[in-house]
Amino acid sequence: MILDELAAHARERVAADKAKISLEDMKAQAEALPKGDFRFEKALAGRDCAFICEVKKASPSKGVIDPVFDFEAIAQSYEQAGADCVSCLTEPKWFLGSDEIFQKVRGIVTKPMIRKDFTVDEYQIYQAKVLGADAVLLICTLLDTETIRDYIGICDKLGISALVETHDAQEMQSAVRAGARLIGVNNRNLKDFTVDLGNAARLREGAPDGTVFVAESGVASPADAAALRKTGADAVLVGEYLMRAADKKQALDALREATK
Ligand SMILES: O=P(O)(O)OC[C@@H](O)[C@@H](O)c1c[nH]c2ccccc12
Repeated sequence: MILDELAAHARERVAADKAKISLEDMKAQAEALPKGDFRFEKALAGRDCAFICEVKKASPSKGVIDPVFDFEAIAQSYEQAGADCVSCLTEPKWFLGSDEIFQKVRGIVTKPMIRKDFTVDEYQIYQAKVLGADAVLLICTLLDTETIRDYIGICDKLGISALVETHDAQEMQSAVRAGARLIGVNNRNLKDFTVDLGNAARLREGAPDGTVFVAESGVASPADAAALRKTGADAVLVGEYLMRAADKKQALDALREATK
């Protein structure tokens, strides 16, 4: 299963990174930085539907999405288009991301950024903070409730947000029990890549009042964004659709308009 491979490879990457900079040193570097102000989650909680725009070259389900991948130009256009937040993949093998790409995008974008990777070790949270991230992704399929709670605690200390990603009712319960404030529902099943926009709608009621609810993946039109908003999404995370749009501002404007 691809998710197991992604997690296994993430563990290998962490081991290699730790050999260069130890956990203690990475933690010390992260903790020496000014504490964040949780601006990622703040940017998503408002009256209007918020948009998290993703910088993603490739994915395991789609292969290479943007062969040119001028990520600096993409970052600039997301910024100019008025993205509420920006997501940047750092997973190298299947998504063709990197920490270097993240840092370059970070240098361009003023909006809150999430480092999108497969978090399997607290090391990656400190690393994300050092890279300038405002948020990390915690995927429930990969982490038990206790671990999610611990990792949210680390994020809280650093002042960054944890987007806790769920895919079914059991994972939603786990996210809630772990104390997640920012809960995502992935409409794509990471086990077989099938997309079902109804997934966010079905799990919506499992997320308590006061949490910020993010519908993730599979938005292929303004109508899709409108449907997700109608079922109670506070924010929508969009990757491929914007990556393929020649005019990203026009595309984001159309998505936004549809959710009003
Ligand atoms: O390109 P899409 O279908 O708009 O999806 C974006 C985002 O939700 C997707 O990239 C994603 C959701 N959860 C993830 C976990 C890991 C990697 C990637 C993801």
